[in-house]
Amino acid sequence: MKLISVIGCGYLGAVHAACMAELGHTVIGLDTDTEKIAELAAGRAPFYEPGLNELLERNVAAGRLKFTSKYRDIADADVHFIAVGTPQLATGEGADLRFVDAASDALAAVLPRHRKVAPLIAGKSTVPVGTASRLAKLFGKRGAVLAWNPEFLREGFAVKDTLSPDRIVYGLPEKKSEAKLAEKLLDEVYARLLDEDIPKITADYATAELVKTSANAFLATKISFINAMAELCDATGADVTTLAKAIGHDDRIGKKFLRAGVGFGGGCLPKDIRAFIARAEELGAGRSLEFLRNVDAVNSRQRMRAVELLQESLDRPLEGATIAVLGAAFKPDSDDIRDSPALDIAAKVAELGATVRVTDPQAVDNVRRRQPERLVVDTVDEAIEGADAVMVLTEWKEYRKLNPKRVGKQVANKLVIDGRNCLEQGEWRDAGWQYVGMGRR
Ligand SMILES: NC(=O)C1=CN([C@@H]2O[C@H](COP(=O)(O)OP(=O)(O)OC[C@H]3O[C@@H](n4cnc5c(N)ncnc54)[C@H](O)[C@@H]3O)[C@@H](O)[C@H]2O)C=CC1
Ligand SMILES: O=C(O)[C@H]1O[C@H](OP(=O)(O)OP(=O)(O)OC[C@H]2O[C@@H](n3ccc(=O)[nH]c3=O)[C@H](O)[C@@H]2O)[C@H](O)[C@@H](O)[C@@H]1O
Repeated sequence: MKLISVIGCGYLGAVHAACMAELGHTVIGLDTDTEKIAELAAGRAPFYEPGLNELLERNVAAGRLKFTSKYRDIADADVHFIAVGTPQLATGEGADLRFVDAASDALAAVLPRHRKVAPLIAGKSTVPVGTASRLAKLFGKRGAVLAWNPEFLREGFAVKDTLSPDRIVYGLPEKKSEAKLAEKLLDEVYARLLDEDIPKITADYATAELVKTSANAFLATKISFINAMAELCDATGADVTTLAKAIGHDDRIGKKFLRAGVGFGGGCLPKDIRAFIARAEELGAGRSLEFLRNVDAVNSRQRMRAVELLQESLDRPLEGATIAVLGAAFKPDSDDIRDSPALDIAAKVAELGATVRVTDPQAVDNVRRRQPERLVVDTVDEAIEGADAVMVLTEWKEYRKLNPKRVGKQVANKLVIDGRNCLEQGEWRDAGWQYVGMGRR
């Protein structure tokens, strides 16, 4: 059992803190957002993530999990995880490392100078390659050792992915004695997972940082590939869902991450590929990632295509029409609306003069807070009543299971744009709907 701190308790850090406590460690989560800390300290998740509330409740009650906003409260931890945000720079390219730097400085200032065993700092945030070796110098001056331990969890499956990851990656320092200490401490932190034969990969800092960004770049590429195929399917009358199924049977291609639709969003894939391109350019290797610009462009185009499909299919101008948008989160089982394709599309349709009613099972509060200009309603019924078209833009289970006959009675015009190819098109057509998928003409 180790004393662990987790700095930054957002979508990643709060889950990591709760899961480390669940593994039996004593954990202190730290965040500068005092409202978030108050919620977490009361054993409640400040955002929607399946399974997180139970973990928080149990471990806070057991006294294994505490939260604070004061850096001095975490000074004595054996291992400090850094999980603060690395958003896109306001200029649009490159990662903003402001929070990583502020957290590192604040932590370095409270680290005890003469500790029997050097404390370990383990970076979890997604950072441009080269960041770890820069921060190692800062922490080295305080007698601490740095490792980079990138995270691969998915929102919506964050607890499961943390307690049962596909692999654990350690980016270790060059100096042998430091690498040995870092590996030993991380092995103690993850002992229960390693006992279950979760693969562990040790590497240098740069490789560990690149493993993370290249994994996200690969996933983004897969999605844009299938979306490019969907465009071709639309141009030829072919069906992209059958195509994805057929190519996915080849193990070398695989079935996952081939769902065509309005594309990827969220707080990670879009900003991570842009930061990756920017970093490669800084390193004089921009040519190697030129293709990622196309991945990004194909992805942005999907959002516009959804709007065009709506315009082409609607037998009236968008100006003055009422459009129901089902889904606001960037993916189901999350309330995260960062760079959400659904909200981007809703904004474009509203710009074209339609009244757009947006709903979501979990994200409406976030939309009201962050996009007060959006017209948000709490239920599907309120969204679709008298609508000229329904757009399904996040594939929540409750939307996939909608009864087309029932909702058909509530709308003014039976047109559905299935931006996630998640509806049974036959059922909708049989119920008299004009069904428009993406790559499923
Ligand atoms: N959300 C996800 O599914 C995953 C995120 N990541 C990476 O993890 C990092 C964090 O991402 P999220 O949790 O999604 O972001 P987030 O925005 O939800 O959380 C970041 C947290 O850091 C806090 N913070 C900012 N400055 C701080 C400081 N100086 N000291 C203490 N706390 C501070 C913020 O208040 C916020 O609560 C990013 O680098 C992201 O790319 C990696 C894998 C998965
Ligand atoms: O670095 C991160 O933060 C994380 O980013 C993604 O996780 P996440 O953003 O939570 O969600 P995904 O399941 O990857 O979905 C991302 C977006 O792609 C879209 N998507 C996904 C799969 C697919 O086939 N098609 C598709 O359009 C989703 O709707 C969503 O908008 C990665 O999957 C994680 O491994 C990684 O840790």
